Amino acid sequence: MTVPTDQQALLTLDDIVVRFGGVVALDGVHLDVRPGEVHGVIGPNGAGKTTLFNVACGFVPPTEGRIHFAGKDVTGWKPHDLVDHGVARSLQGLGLFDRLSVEDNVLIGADRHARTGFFSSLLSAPRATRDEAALKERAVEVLDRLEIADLGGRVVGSLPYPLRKRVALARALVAEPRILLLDEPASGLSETEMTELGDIILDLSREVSVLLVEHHMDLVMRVCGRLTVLDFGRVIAGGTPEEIKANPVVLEAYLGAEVEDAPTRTPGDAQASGTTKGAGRA
Ligand SMILES: Nc1ncnc2c1ncn2[C@@H]1O[C@H](COP(=O)(O)OP(=O)(O)OP(=O)(O)O)[C@@H](O)[C@H]1O
Repeated sequence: MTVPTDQQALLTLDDIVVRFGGVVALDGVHLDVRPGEVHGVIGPNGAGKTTLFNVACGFVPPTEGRIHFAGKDVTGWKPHDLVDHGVARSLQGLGLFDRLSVEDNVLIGADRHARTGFFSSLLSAPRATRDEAALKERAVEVLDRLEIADLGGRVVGSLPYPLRKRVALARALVAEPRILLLDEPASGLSETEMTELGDIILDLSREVSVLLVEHHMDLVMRVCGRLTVLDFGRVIAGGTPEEIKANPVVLEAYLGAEVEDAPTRTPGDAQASGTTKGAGRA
């Protein structure tokens, strides 16, 4: 599928191919994320969502294709270079330091703005004190925004999983990214926690673009302005949640059946089980 590049896009993944040996995980995928947009990536199991996320983060270099961010060709850039340029991510495996406090975990994420760096601050290197004070202020602001300011001094390993997820999100946000990449942020959350997460994402989207890879359709349909649907490593559809819900190609991919067989069921209905995980490959 040839799709013209959106000139206004903040992040563009253009004609991305990823091969793992003989497996073609992505086969010419195009995706644009615009400023201020929450862009969802959905698709049945094995469709290539995680691979696409890893390409956007810099974890997996594309075999073919280009990645542009904020007007720069960033193809082949390492994850930490992308973070330095405003691409933050929050992963399923949260990657937190369990023995450090919430605040220290978040400060590690702030390193992009520290002239001296978090670790030299810990060693009280010259010039570090003023930077550290400003960063701490920023960390407190972010924790407050995510309603976990009272947990700043707690050791991360002592917190329940949903709160750890918020800490991971705070760590990504404290660097003041221009785009936030979220890999299944709703996994392991209750309905109420998922609703709160949706509120947070919508609130954040006033300042930061979001690329959201997620199985929970109720969350995706609520917070995303546009969706890209993958199947077998290709884009099979793109559009607003309403367009995607009504798209017979998407229905077929998810259900693995002719649309006539299941006329009333849409991807948005998949929350009957809360998630589409496991769907579409039976
Ligand atoms: N490191 C790898 N080596 C070989 N094949 C891989 C690797 N990573 C992914 N694949 C394959 O690439 C395809 C896409 O996988 P990917 O994990 O990106 O899909 P997904 O949409 O995220 O799936 P799920 O919803 O089940 O997490 C699958 O066929 C998968 O088996």
